[in-house]
Amino acid sequence: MNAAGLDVLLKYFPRSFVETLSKKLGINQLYPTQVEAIKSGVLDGRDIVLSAPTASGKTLVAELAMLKTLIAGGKALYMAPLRALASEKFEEFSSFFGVFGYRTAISTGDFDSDDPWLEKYDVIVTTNEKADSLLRHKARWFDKITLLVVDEIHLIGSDKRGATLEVFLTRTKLMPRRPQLLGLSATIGNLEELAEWLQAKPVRVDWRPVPLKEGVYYNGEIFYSDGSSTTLDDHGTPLYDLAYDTLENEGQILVFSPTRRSAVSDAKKLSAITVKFLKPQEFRVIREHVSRLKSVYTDKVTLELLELLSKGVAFHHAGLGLEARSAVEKLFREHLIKAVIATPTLAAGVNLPARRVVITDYRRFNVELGYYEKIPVMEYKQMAGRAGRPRYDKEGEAVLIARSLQELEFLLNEYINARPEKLQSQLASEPVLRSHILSIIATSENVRSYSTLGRFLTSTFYLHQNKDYFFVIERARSILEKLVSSGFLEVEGEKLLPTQLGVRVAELYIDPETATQGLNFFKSREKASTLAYLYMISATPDAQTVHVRRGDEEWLEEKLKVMKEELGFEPPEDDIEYEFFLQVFKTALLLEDWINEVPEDVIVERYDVGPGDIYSLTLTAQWIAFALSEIAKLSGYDVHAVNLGVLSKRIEHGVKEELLELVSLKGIGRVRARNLFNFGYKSLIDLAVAKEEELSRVPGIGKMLAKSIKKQLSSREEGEVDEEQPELGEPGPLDFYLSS
Ligand SMILES: Nc1ncnc2c1ncn2[C@@H]1O[C@H](COP(=O)(O)OP(=O)(O)OP(=O)(O)O)[C@@H](O)[C@H]1O
Repeated sequence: MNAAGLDVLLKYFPRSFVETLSKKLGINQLYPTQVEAIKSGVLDGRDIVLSAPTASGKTLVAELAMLKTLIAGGKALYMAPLRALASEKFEEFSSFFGVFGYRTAISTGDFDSDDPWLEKYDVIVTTNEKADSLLRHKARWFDKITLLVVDEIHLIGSDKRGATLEVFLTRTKLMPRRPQLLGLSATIGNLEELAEWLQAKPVRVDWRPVPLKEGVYYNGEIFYSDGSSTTLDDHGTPLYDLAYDTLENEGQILVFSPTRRSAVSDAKKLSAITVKFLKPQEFRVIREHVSRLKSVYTDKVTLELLELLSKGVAFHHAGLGLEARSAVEKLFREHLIKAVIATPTLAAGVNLPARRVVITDYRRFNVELGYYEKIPVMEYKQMAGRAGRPRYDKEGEAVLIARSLQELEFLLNEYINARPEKLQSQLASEPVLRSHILSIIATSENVRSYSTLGRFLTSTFYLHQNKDYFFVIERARSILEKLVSSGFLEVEGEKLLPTQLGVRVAELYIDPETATQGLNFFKSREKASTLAYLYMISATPDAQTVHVRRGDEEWLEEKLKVMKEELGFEPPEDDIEYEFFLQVFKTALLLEDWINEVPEDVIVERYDVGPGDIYSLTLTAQWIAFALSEIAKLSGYDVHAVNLGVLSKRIEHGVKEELLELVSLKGIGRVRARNLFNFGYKSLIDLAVAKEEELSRVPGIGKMLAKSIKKQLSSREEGEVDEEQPELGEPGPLDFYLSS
């Protein structure tokens, strides 16, 4: 396959646009991926699922298709699986479409809003969950979408989040005026099957801008898939051999390690090598980043990272805070650090190419199940696909490490020469189906009877793949019964009608079971302690919990003795239930520390988590607290509604109630708010009457922030509303499957 000139675009775009592509955006020819997609009709309005390797130019296909739809007066929605990816694309699209005079927006936050402000934008970037929630909220502008781009469409096979995408796609498939669909994906085994379900054309492209060589390291040699091999110098361990070989040739190495612990220990080991390759000027730039990060983080996880960064290496996992993670990515992209050791979650998220990718273990630890499992071929291919930086490397190389001859054979056959697995629908599990059945009935007027629900289910990928209609209908029937008995639905003959509660649960984007547990809690007590609320929140199926490690049990049981009454929940007799109980209890204690302003580094130490975990835990808990406060309000439990409302805000900001007013200001977090409070500025009024200069003297405030505080207060006084792009937050509920 060859690249082609831009002439083909003249059929679809004005000459001035094509010239702009070349002059302003540096696109002078089309990659084979783009040529194939255009040949297949992506610019003629055809629905397409495009499967092509990483960095093969899929994004430009999407941009051209979006540009085409915008010129015709339409609107495009671009869905990405993660917030980090959505914001990366938002940056990219803002400049691309800005050149042509179109406006791009991003919406990934608040799951309880239809974001009417999006109406004014031409390109809207969201996460899959946010798009689903916008559909549930019946966002008015949704009808105006003429092109839907679904990035990483293979996520439909993900056990935790695939069903949301599947239901979303089924809903759009059934829309009377269905938008054009462009699905983008890495290599998938059953592309044809997926495309057939979507009534789209499958387009498979194998071309890569940088050729990829795959091999297995065994006993000092790399054995490649084409039968060739190469011998490496011996430096003591497989990882050392591979790292030396890469760094000596001025390359960078990206290592995938199965657990956080192993990633940190591999990074420490590699630091002995990377430090030798670090140039003084590189060290100086790294040091600037390190000292900036030191002012943000003081916890032991980040401090360990900062020490390694100064030696030219980093680990990367979901326990790191957002700023620390982006610093690692930036330093690696800019060639300053030589090696990154990541947990496999990185493969699904950030785009961080390197000359050589090493996968140290084909197994991965499943935290929920407590044992190692084989990683899927598809995941291996995604990690391997990160090898080779366009424009920098002539060739990329992915290497698996074998510990025996047998393993060498195994890895060559089962990974390198194997085809990725088929994507499987994840819709049929009960918790998944229960949320989605409620949401479909509650938020779409066309599915309000047994027969229309049956028709909807028939249109899903699950039934397209499995054809066992009766199994799904039976399961749906039992779910419907439960939804009726829990008060979310009513049945009138053939009709299925959502109750007000059912509609609200669907809008709030929580599992109906979470709402039921909340309602049972409200019914059983008139008031509750903060710890009891936190326990109740952490025990819901939507919550994220921390793990109880060896050694935790003892101190947790000690705490329990003292706090039993305050907790108000009895420890269960059953061993497995007891394990879950301790996990929830530990999470509730962490959240309580958080809202009592215990410093982040102490929480990290006490609960053996990273700053990234604290963010994701608190974000989910905050959402559940908010949702349950809404449910309480609707059901007449006013005291609980108020308490949970306040609690939700406290969890969001990690503060005692007395600081809530102060943290409502931009730039004022838990630490600065406490400083202001201690200096006597306890409310917005105190701040309004204070002199800017006085404020600037409060620790952590300074001149800039003092000015900003004053500005915010005066614009509030004038009643200005900030309706433009809300600030980007951390991962939303349901984004957490990625935490490793
Ligand atoms: N026709 C082209 N001419 C020059 N550069 C291009 C062209 N198409 C894409 N690129 C560049 O190639 C790089 C990789 O492209 P892109 O990010 O679109 O790949 P992708 O297939 O979307 O990757 P991923 O699977 O990671 O999402 C980008 O830097 C992009 O700007």
